[in-house]
Amino acid sequence: MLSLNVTNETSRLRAVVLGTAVSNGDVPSIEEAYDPKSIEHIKAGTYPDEADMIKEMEAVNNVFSKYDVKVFRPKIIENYNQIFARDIAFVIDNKFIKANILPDREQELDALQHVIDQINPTDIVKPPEAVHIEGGDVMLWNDYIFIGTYKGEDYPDHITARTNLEGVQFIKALFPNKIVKEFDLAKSKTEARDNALHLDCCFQPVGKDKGIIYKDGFRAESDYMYLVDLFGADNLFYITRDEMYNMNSNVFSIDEHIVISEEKFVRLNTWLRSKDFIVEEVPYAEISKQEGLLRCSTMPLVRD
Ligand SMILES: NC(=[NH2+])NCCC[C@H](N)C(=O)O
Repeated sequence: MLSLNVTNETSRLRAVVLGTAVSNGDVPSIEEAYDPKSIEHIKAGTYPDEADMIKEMEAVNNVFSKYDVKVFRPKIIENYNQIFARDIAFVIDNKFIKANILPDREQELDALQHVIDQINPTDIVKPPEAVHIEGGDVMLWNDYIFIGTYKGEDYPDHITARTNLEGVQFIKALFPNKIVKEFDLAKSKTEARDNALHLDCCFQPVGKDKGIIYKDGFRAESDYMYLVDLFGADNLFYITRDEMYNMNSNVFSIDEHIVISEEKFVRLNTWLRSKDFIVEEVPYAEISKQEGLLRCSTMPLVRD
C-alpha cells in the first residue's frame, strides 16, 4: 500500500508519477488541440517531436533517480497525450482525488490504475460530475489550499478554464480545516501569453517561504495581492509576460532547497541560486510548446 502524504509543494519528495511522451500521437489538428500554445505551434509547423519530448522527460526521470525518488509511469495508451500527469488526479494530505478533467483527456486516468490499486480505497475520492477540477489548479501550502478558477460568465466557452466554482466548493467541504483560497485566472483561447491555463502557470511556491508569480495571470488585483501579502513582496520572483509564456512558474521542487528547472530560465535560475537553492537544470523547451512544464508533468504522491 502507498502511504499518501502531500501537504505542500516543497517538502522532500519520496514518490511521484511522471507522465510519458511515448506514443503521444500525430500532430493534432487545430480543432483537436485544447490550449492556445499548442495551436500556435501546430500553425507554425513547430509542434514538438515525440523523440525530443521523450528525451526531455528522461532527463527529469534521471534527476529523480539521483535523489532516490520512487517514480511511477502511466501505462501507455497508443497515440494519446499522457505528458501532463499533474492534472488527472491530485493528492491532498492522504486523499487521492480523481480530477474531473477536460473530456479530451479523460482516458489518461485509466492508465494509472496500477498506481490507484496500491491506494487504500477509502482514501480515493471521485467528485460529482458538476465539479470541474484539474490538478494544475490545486496547490497545497500547509494550512492553505490555493485553487485556480475562472469566474467569468463565459466559463463554458473557455476550453482553457478547467476548474469551476463547484470545484472550489467541493474541496472546501472535503477539507473543512484548511483555508481554501480561490484565484480568478486570466484566460484566452487564442493568445497563450494572456492565458493562465492553470494556477501553476502563473504562481508557485518554492522553498519554505518564497514563490514565483506573474501579476497579470490574475484577473483581480486583490487575488494577486493576497499572495504578495502572504509570502511578502521581497520573497517573490516576479516574472514577465514572456517568462510566464515560457512557463517559468512551472518548475518542480524535490525539497525546500532543490528545484528542477528549465536550462534556459537564466534569470530565474540565477535568482534561485542567489537564494541558496540547488537548481537541477533540464531541457524542457519542447514540452513547453504544449503549455505545460515540470509541475504539470508530475503528480506527487508522497512527500515528507
Ligand atoms: N498543470 C498544467 N498547467 N498542465 C498543463 C496541461 C497542458 C495541456 N496542453 C492542456 O491543455 O491540458
